Amino acid sequence: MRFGGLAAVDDVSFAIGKGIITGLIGPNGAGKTTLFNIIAGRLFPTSGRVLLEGDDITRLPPHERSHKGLARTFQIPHEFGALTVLENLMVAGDTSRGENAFNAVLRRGLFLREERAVYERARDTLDFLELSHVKSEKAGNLSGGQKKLLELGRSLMREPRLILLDEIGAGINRTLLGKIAEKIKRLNEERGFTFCLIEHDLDYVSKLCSDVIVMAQGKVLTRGTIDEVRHDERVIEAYFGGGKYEVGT
Ligand SMILES: Nc1ncnc2c1ncn2[C@@H]1O[C@H](COP(=O)(O)OP(=O)(O)OP(=O)(O)O)[C@@H](O)[C@H]1O
Repeated sequence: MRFGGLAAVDDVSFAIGKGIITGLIGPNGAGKTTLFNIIAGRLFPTSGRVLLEGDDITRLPPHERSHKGLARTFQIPHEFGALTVLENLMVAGDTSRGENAFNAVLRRGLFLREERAVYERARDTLDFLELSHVKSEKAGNLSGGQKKLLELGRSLMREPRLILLDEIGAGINRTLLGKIAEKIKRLNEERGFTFCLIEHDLDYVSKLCSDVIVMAQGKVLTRGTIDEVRHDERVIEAYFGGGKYEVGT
């Protein structure tokens, strides 16, 4: 992916393992978010391909990728602030109307029979995420951490095949951070969801990820378990310019 003269993602090639949690780490400006944007369809790469279970999705717009089972969360949550928490999940779960789901839910009311299934899935998701007590709150009134949980919930509503989490733990307190980690782990272990997450907190990565990809200056530097990559000289060099540090300690 080139931006003018800058190769923001350069000759990167990897597969994300099905049914596991992969971490994507690297110093600021490494190209992680650009790569997520390419996978999710916000950016079309200058060259190269993106495959989802063998299907070439490189030129599909984001909503068509979402229909194919790709979900993503954003660093800054994208909830509909004026809708309730429950309505936010229902909009995310409405697969029939694509981008018009937002208007459709508002116009037609929430409790039509054909939306029963979406409603029940939304309720189950709220239970699982322990957000049921705020289901009728306007999403804009939630705390930062609750918004992150809602963002995770919205990504789950279409039973995705791959969920991209962009710094889901950033800017929230340790207690809620632990809770979100526990939910992600359970979704993976008990329900087989596949995740790829960008995260700066390497303790968080070590708790969640069995596979870690390290990027620096647009390239993949190395890949392995968190213990392997943490002690890799090239990774220490990329993070600290060769100082006597261990990454994440
Ligand atoms: N739309 C854009 N136009 C021009 N340059 C861009 C654009 N988006 C990203 N870049 C540049 O591409 C490089 C990679 O940025 P990117 O945001 O992908 O890194 P990152 O690893 O996600 O960093 P961080 O951890 O700080 O979020 C940076 O040099 C950035 O300035």
